[in-house]
Amino acid sequence: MDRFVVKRPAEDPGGDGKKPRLEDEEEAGGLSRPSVPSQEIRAQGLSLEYRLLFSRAEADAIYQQLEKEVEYFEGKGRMFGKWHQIPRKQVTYGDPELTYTYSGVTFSPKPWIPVLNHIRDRLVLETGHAFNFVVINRYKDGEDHIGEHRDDEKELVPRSPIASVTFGACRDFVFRHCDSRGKNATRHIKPIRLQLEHGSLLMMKYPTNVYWYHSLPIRRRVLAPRINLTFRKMMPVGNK
Ligand SMILES: O=C(O)CCC(=O)C(=O)O
Ligand SMILES: [Fe+2]
Repeated sequence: MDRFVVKRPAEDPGGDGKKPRLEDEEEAGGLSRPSVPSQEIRAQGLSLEYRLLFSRAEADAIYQQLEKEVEYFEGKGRMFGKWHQIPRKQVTYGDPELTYTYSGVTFSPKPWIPVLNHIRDRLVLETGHAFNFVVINRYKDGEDHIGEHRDDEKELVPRSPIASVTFGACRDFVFRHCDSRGKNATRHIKPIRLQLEHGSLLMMKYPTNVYWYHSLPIRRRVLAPRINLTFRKMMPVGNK
């Protein structure tokens, strides 16, 4: 089984070979992230790009801010009955004109807040892609998880990439080809396992979501929380 373990590389912001101290990063306003090389991951119908997007100090600060400011769907009432049962907390933020259908329920995202705009701005800068919607999942520990699925909602802009940004606990993330799932598998294609680190970005590019399912499996040894944000490009209502 392939396993991609990506280690945080040594930082070298000035290119002088000296490792920065945390205080130096803070003095620079926490924006001293050097350009970190990205790792391309390719397989049949799969195209991913993994890299560290934020320095440790920046990622720590963003994690704290997310914990303070993000309000997850509560699961109260009939409308969010579905959300209540999922093994994690979840919420969506995005541009006001957008709607999103999940388990047959259509709803509007919450309006953008500064910490999310901060991440979104960095994504534009680093990837050139402007995202108008984000799904946030909070996994309180290794018991919380997300089952195998594809992000194939009809509202997504066709062929647009999804940017997955992670903070907190490092967890395994698994991709499985649609022809190699379960008892009815028609082909043997190895699953692809990644470890998504604190402050990392995983770009899931077309046509990954056509052919590959992804999941965040249970990992009972993980005790710390993890927050993942999948930034997406959605089509405005009426433009479908
Ligand atoms: O938590 C993750 O890394 C992935 C979340 C996800 O796949 C989703 O929200 O569709
Ligand atoms: Fe997903």
